[in-house]
Amino acid sequence: MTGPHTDPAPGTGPAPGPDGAVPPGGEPGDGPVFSVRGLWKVFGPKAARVPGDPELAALGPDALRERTGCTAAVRDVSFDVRPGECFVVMGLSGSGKSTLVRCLTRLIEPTAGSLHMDGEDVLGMDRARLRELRRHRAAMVFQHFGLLPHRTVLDNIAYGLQIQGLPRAERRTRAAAMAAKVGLAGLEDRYPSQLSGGQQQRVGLARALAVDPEVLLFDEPFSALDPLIRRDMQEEVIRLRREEGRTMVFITHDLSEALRVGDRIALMRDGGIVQLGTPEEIVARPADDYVADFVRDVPREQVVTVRAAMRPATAEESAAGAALSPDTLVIDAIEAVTRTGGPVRVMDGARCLGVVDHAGLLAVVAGLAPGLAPGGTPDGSAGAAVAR
Ligand SMILES: Nc1ncnc2c1ncn2[C@@H]1O[C@H](COP(=O)(O)OP(=O)(O)OP(=O)(O)O)[C@@H](O)[C@H]1O
Repeated sequence: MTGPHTDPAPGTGPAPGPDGAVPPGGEPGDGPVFSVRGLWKVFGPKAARVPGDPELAALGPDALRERTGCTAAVRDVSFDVRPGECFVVMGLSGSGKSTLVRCLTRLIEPTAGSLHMDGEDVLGMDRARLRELRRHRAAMVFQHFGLLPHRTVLDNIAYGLQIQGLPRAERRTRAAAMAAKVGLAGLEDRYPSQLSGGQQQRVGLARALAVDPEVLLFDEPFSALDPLIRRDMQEEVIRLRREEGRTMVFITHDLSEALRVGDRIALMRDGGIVQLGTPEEIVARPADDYVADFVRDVPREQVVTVRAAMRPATAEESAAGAALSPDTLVIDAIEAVTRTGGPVRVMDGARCLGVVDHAGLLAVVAGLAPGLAPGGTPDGSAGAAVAR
């Protein structure tokens, strides 16, 4: 099942992304970094029969376990990870996040479906090519850091480079640069046990970055950290993505973390993706009651833009007055509207899209704006997308 919340329909090769054709074998950077179609991972006896049997594939988790003894950890999932984005995989414990992300580099072998990286068929790779992918192209940052206790910070960071076979002097130079980049300068000669949790995770991050991978895969990297340090590390990730444009896949069960670091979020439940969208889309237009419940307590004004709050402008209103860009968050628009005392225009270049006023902004805060009902849209029509 590929619902409207997922990327375009599965095909035999990587399907075109939303922004155009993506031929298999295309140059890196042309299309999606990862292209996943109809992916399944079933654990249990004779797992392979489940995806191919419509009757079994349609069963819910409990019924499937009773009938077959199997668990569908990943269930017919399709999406693209676009170059330079932070793609968040979010869901409650057991929803399939880790299994899905491990399937991307075949640390876990998918049961069915197709998987391409830069147009190359990952499921068709031999062992040498897979090793190359894991060492050079996709680096993982783990929750429990995975540091080597008897190696110094510098040697831990350099570890991946050593595996790659880089000469010692070069890898130490590169490792020192990475240490500085993630705020570890001066701590290079310490051992992991002499570092705080946050510092240890910085080592994990530097080690992943040192191999200069095309994509970083984060498996709940910050969930063991206390809230302040965690926030620091989230800022670090946001900064790295902004400054380096590095593609990231980021697993978390924490909604506020997902909203903060994610360009797009895939929300998982029982192995499937229930909604895939920008933070604003997920908060402003949850696909169903499950998602609505998930995002119920999110301060909407910090995620939703004025597009969800505006109303049509009268001729007089659209002609002149203060203006905001359509990407302005409601929380910032509240300030602007309070300052001007009246409606403020939402301008896309020279075009007036509408106006926001007190009533529209308050409706977003209260969760009453038309765009905030499950499946609703700002203009009340079905299916319009919120740009970001
Ligand atoms: N090796 C395995 N054998 C059998 N079932 C498994 C195996 N690994 C995972 N599962 C099951 O697959 C489902 C998804 O697990 P997964 O670890 O991917 O979830 P998760 O969302 O990452 O959870 P968490 O946030 O707790 O790490 C769960 O029901 C889990 O029990």
